[in-house]
Amino acid sequence: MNAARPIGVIGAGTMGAGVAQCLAEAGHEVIVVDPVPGALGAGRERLREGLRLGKQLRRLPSAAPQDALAHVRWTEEVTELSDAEFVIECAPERLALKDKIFGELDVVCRPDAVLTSCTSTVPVERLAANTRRPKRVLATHFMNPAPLKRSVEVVRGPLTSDDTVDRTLEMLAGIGKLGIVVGDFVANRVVLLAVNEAAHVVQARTADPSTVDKIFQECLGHAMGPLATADLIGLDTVLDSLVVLQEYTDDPRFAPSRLLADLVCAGHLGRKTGRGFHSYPTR
Ligand SMILES: NC(=O)c1ccc[n+]([C@@H]2O[C@H](COP(=O)([O-])OP(=O)(O)OC[C@H]3O[C@@H](n4cnc5c(N)ncnc54)[C@H](O)[C@@H]3O)[C@@H](O)[C@H]2O)c1
Repeated sequence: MNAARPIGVIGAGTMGAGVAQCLAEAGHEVIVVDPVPGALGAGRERLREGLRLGKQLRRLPSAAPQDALAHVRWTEEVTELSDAEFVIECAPERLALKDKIFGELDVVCRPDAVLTSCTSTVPVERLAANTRRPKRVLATHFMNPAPLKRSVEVVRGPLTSDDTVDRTLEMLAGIGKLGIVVGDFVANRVVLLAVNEAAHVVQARTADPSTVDKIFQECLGHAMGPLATADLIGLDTVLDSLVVLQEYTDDPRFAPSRLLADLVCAGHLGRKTGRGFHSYPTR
């Protein structure tokens, strides 16, 4: 890959800030685009906090936080991605929004740029259909928190070229990640079923959220239970993802639980708002 060219990140939220951190720590020039008022400032803070935590947890001799931050440019203008080598889209999991973004990126970006999405559910062929470069479109499903996870689920579409997959794996290896290539999403089809079913269990008053998660941790040895996982992902993102999965699989098991929808409606989105299935002390 051409390391002299920048890498674009669309969206400065949970995943956008984490992905930008991974890229900046590896020395890439990063351009983060987010037109939502206040989002860039919040993203910069998220990235700064991620760098601080990363240094503590990983004890890496990585660049000082200020050095990595200096590699990141923040803008509301997607046109600034005209010279990008890769773009990693991390906008909310909504079909119409992603359609619009991929259409814009196709117009703005160089014809040889690879357009990827952090989506965990939207079919790659749907994203690619908004562009004239379907062979250079795929999904790079980073997991959360991106800087702490070693591998990335790389989902190719029916038209994604081998060259695009190779370039993407090379880019990921350069930031210390192993790309695991699949022909369709695996992680969230499985995890979101567990999350949704766990929400049904709470809704039916079979067990409260702490008990559900405790069973997964204490009896099954999982690091986190499904409801704490949902809070970490963001309940709005979980809800949006279930809606996409339901639409594309036509499988009623993905119909979001009423409790999940109610929590999102009430603004309880998990860790990012301080309350979801569980409560989190405000910092
Ligand atoms: N949260 C997770 O654990 C997780 C894990 C893996 C993948 N994902 C996927 O990553 C993507 C982003 O999820 P997230 O959790 O970071 O969401 P988020 O809500 O935390 O952040 C989304 C960001 O996109 C911005 N945005 C909205 N409209 C935009 C536009 N038109 N152009 C650019 N930016 C725009 C918002 O301002 C916000 O900053 C989704 O596709 C989600 O499914 C999320």
